[in-house]
Amino acid sequence: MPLSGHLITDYQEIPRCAMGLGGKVTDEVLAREIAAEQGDVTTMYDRLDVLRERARGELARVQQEETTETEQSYTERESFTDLFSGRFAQLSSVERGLCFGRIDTGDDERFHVGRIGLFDEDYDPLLIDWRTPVAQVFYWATPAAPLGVTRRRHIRLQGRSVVGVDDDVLDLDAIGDSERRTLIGEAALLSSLGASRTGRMNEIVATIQSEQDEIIRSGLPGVLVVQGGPGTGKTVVALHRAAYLLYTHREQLARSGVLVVGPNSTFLRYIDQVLPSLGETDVVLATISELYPGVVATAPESETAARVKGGEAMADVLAQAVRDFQLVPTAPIELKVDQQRLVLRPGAVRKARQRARDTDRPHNRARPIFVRGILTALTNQIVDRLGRQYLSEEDIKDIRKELAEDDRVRALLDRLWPELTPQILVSVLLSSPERLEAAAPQLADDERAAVLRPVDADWTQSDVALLDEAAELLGDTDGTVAARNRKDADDAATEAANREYARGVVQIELTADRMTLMPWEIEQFAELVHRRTQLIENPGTVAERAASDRTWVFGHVIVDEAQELSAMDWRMLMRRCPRRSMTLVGDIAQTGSAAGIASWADVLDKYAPRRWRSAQLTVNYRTPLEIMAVAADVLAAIDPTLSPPDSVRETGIQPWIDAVPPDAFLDVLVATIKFERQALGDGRLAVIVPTPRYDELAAVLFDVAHGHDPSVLDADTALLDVAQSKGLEFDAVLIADPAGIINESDRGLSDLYVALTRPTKRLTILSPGDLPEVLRRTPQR
Ligand SMILES: Nc1ncnc2c1ncn2[C@@H]1O[C@H](COP(=O)(O)OP(=O)(O)OP(=O)(O)O)[C@@H](O)[C@H]1O
Repeated sequence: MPLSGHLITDYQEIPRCAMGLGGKVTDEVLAREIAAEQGDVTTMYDRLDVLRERARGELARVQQEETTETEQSYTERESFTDLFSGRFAQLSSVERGLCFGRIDTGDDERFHVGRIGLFDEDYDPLLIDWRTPVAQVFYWATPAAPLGVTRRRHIRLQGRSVVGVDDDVLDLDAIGDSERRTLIGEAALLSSLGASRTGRMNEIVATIQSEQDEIIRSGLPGVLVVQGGPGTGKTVVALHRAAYLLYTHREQLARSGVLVVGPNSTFLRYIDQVLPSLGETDVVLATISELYPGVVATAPESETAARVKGGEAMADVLAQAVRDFQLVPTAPIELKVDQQRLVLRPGAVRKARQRARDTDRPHNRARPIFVRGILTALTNQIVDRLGRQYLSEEDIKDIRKELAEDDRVRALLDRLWPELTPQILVSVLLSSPERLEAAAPQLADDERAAVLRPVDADWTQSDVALLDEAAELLGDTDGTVAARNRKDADDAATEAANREYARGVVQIELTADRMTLMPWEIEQFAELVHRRTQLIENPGTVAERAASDRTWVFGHVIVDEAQELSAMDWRMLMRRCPRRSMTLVGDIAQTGSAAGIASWADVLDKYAPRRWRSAQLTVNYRTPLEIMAVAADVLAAIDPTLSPPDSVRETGIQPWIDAVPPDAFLDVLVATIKFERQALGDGRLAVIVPTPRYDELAAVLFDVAHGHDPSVLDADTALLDVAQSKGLEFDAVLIADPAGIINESDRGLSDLYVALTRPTKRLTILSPGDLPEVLRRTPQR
C-alpha cells in the first residue's frame, strides 16, 4: 500500500495482512508464516509459564519456611518475598501481547522483540526486551535508513495465538522513492488507533514510532523538553521514557524514584495503568496540588488570584513577609525579671537582628542567633548592675540561662522574631491587607485584593508552591531539627550495619546454593535485603517515602502538560530535582492557565542553562484530519505562525457544527447527546462545557456522569470542563457553548483548541445563539 506523508485514508480497508510494502500475499503464504510464528511464540509462553511457576514456587516455599523469628531471619525472608513476588508480578504483567515483533537482519539472523527479555535454560535469547539497545532497530529502521534490517515483522496476538503478521520490507532496492517515508508498522498502528477508548490509556510498546523512540531513549542527564501538538503522543512517550529509564538506569533511579507530575487527578487516573502494565511501580504520580506533604489543595480560586500567586514576584513578596516578622520596637521595652528592671533598646534589637540576618540562614534557623544577641544584651545589663568583677563565668552563664527560661523574656522573643511554619506565614500574609501591602508594594491594588482571603481558608493549587517557597525561607524549627538530627544519626548507623548484613546474607545464599538466582539478580537481591532491613526502621516504599517528604530529591522528574506550570511551580519543582534530570512535555498553544509559560527558554535558560535540549513530535495519532481542520482555524486565531501536527488518519466523518436559538439549546443538547450515544455504540462520549455553566448543565443532563471525581472516566458519557479534559481523549466529543469556553478566560481560544482535539472519531459543536467567528469557516450541518 503506497503511503503519502502521514495520511492514510480508508484505514478500515487496509488489507488484513501486508507482507511487504505494496504487495499482498496469498492466504497460503500467510497461514504458513503464522504457523511458523506460532511455534516460536508458544515456546516463549511455555518458558514464561516455567519461570512464573518457579517464582510462585519459590515464593510459597519462602513464605512457609520455618524460621526462628529473629530480626535477621525475618529480613531475609521478607527480602526473598519481595524478590520473588516482584518477579512473579512482572512475569504476570506481560501475559498480554508478550511478543509483538521480529527483526530480520542481512546476516540471516533474526530475533523477536517483546515486553520482557526471556532466555532458555542455556541462556540463549528467546525474546529481547523492547528497552534494550539491541531492540532499538525495531523502532528506528526505515527503508531510507534500514540499519542492517531487511524485514521488520509486527506480530498480532489474541491471547496466546498468533492472529496476524504485518511485514515492512526494508530493502531499499525493492521499493520506490514515494514509499520511503512511511509510518512504522502502519497496519498495527492503525488498528490500535482505531480501537474504541476505554477511559484508560494503553501502553504502545508494539507500535512506537521512530521520532517517539528517539525521545524515549534519550540520555538521562539534563532537561529534555518535548514540544508537540495535540495527540502527538507526548504523554504516552513520557511514560514509556519513565519505563525505559528505570530499566536502563535502575541502580541510579530505584533508590531516589521517579516523579511524574500531571495536570489533575482525572488525568492521573487516565494514565495510571500504563507504567504497571510495563512492569514499573517505583514511580510517584502526583499533581502540583499534591507536592506539599500534608496539604490537600482543592479549593477553587479566581484566575487573577492564580496568576498573581503564580508570578515570580511572589518569591520576593514572601521573603519580605518573613522579614516583616523580624521586628525592631520603636521605643525601649521594659521587662521585670526576678525583681530586676531591664530595658531592651531598639538599637540592641536592631543589632541582634542584623547579626541573625547576616548569617543568610532561613528565618527559623537564624532565630537562635537573634535570641543569643538579645540574651547577651539583657545579661550584660544585670552583670553591669551587679559588678562584673564580682562574678565568675559560671555566674554569668547562670544569669543567661535564667533569662532564657523566663516566660516574659520568651514571650518578648516570640513577638520580635517568632518561630513560623509555612502554613502560618502564608495564611497570615494572605489574610492581612496590611501585611500584604507592606510585603507586596510591587503588586497593584486589585492584584492584592484578588489574593486576599480568610485566615482559615482552604488551600488552593497555587498556594502549594507558596508553601514550598515559605518552607525554604523559614527552614526547620528547633523541634524538627533536633528530631531530624537524631533520626539522621540513627539512619546512618543502621544503614552501615544493614549493608554489611546484606552482603553476608547474599554470601550465605550463594554458598548454600539454595535459590535459583539468575546472575543478574544477585545484585538486585543484595539491594532488596538492604532495602528490607532499612524498611524495618523506615517503613514505606520509595514512592511512599518520597511522596511524604518535602525535601526528597528525585532521580528523574517528568512533567506532563508542563506549559501550565507557573513561575512559582517551577521554583518548587526544580528543588525536587537539583540534578536537573527531567523530561518536560507540553504544548505552548494549549496553555490554559493564566500563570502558564509563554516559552520553554524563559524557564529553562534560567534553571538549566546549557543543560536543556528540545525535541519535537509532529504527527497527530489521535484526532482525524476532518476534525483537525476545524482545530486548525482556532490555532491560527491563537497564533497565525503555528501549524497543527499532521493527522495520521482520515475517517470520512465530518464534524457536526450547529447554532440553535438560546431557548432551544437545552432541548437540542439533550437530543444530540442521545443521538451521539446511539451513533457511538460502546465508545466514550465527553460533553465539554464552560466551567461557569458546569453545575447548571450537570443538574439537567440526567444521563451524563459529572463531578470532579476521576471515576467520571468510568462512565460512557461524562460532563467535563476543559481543565478536566486536559490530556484525555474520547471516541466522541460534544462541545456545548463554544463561545462560553472562549469567553471564560484570556486563554479561552487555547481552551477551545484543547476541547476540539480530544476526539478520536466524532466531533459535534452546539452553540446557543451565533457561532463564534473562529468556527464559522467550517461548513455547518
Ligand atoms: N506510536 C503509537 N502507537 C499507538 N498509539 C499511539 C502512538 N503514539 C500515540 N498514540 C496514541 O495517540 C493518542 C494520543 O497520545 P497522547 O495522549 O500521548 O498525546 P499528547 O501529545 O499527550 O496529546 P495532548 O497534548 O493533546 O494531551 C493516545 O491514544 C496514544 O495512545
